[in-house]
Amino acid sequence: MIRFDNVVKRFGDNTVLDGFTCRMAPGEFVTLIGPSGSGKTTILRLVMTLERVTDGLIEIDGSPLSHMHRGGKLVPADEKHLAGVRTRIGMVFQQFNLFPNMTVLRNITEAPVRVLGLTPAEADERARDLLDLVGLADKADEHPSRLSGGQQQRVAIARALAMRPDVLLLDEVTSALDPELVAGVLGLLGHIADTTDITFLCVTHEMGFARDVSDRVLMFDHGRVIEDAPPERLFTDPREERTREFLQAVVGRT
Ligand SMILES: Nc1ncnc2c1ncn2[C@@H]1O[C@H](COP(=O)(O)OP(=O)(O)OP(=O)(O)O)[C@@H](O)[C@H]1O
Repeated sequence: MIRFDNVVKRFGDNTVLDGFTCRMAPGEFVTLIGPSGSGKTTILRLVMTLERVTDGLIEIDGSPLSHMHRGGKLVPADEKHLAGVRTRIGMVFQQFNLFPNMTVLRNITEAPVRVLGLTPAEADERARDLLDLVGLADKADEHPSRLSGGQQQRVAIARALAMRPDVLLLDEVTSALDPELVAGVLGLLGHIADTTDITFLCVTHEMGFARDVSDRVLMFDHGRVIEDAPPERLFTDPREERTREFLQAVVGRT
């Protein structure tokens, strides 16, 4: 369970998030939509602890992300605490960010060995199972540059899953892909979402994907959630004029 409690984020006098409150259950797939600059990526960066909240609290399973308990008080978290928190959160980016000098297999085993302390044999077994899942069992010994964008993104997904995260953040995961590769990556993510207890938090401009895969869609505008609804409702019967305008601009529907 992720809990956002009245989260405020300011950069200087720019209030990017203005009191974001939300609970996301295990296994839930939540997609954030909204105009450019409305604060969606900032939420992912806060969960990833790359940014700190200005005010409010984010918790995963009752443990605060950017703060920790010390001497009966809640104080800002130190690097050690943040490093522990980050092991529970996976992220897949627009740019795949694979290590170019490592094989596909090593890309996937590196963090489980280094961070979780798995033996190389355990990590290899986990990685090979994941390569099966993402349809790249035959690419284990290749280097990323030999793979297509879609294949690289599948490796990035396998690498994130290898850490067995509680939360998986997806930031425009198909933006850098050729159009014919998009459906395969999105289909894979939909399958993983359906078959695991991971909480997905997704920022996308792919409204078709948001509609097919999400349990909930949150519409952001100026740092606030103006609608929070299942996709079948939000995309067909938006309650807010601003949502209607946004969807018309993005997909020409409603
Ligand atoms: N590190 C930063 N320093 C200053 N301002 C920032 C920083 N990061 C984000 N912002 C500002 O926060 C606002 C929200 O940015 P954010 O990236 O969260 O929007 P977004 O909804 O994800 O937009 P997009 O759809 O274009 O990715 C923008 O005005 C942006 O300029």
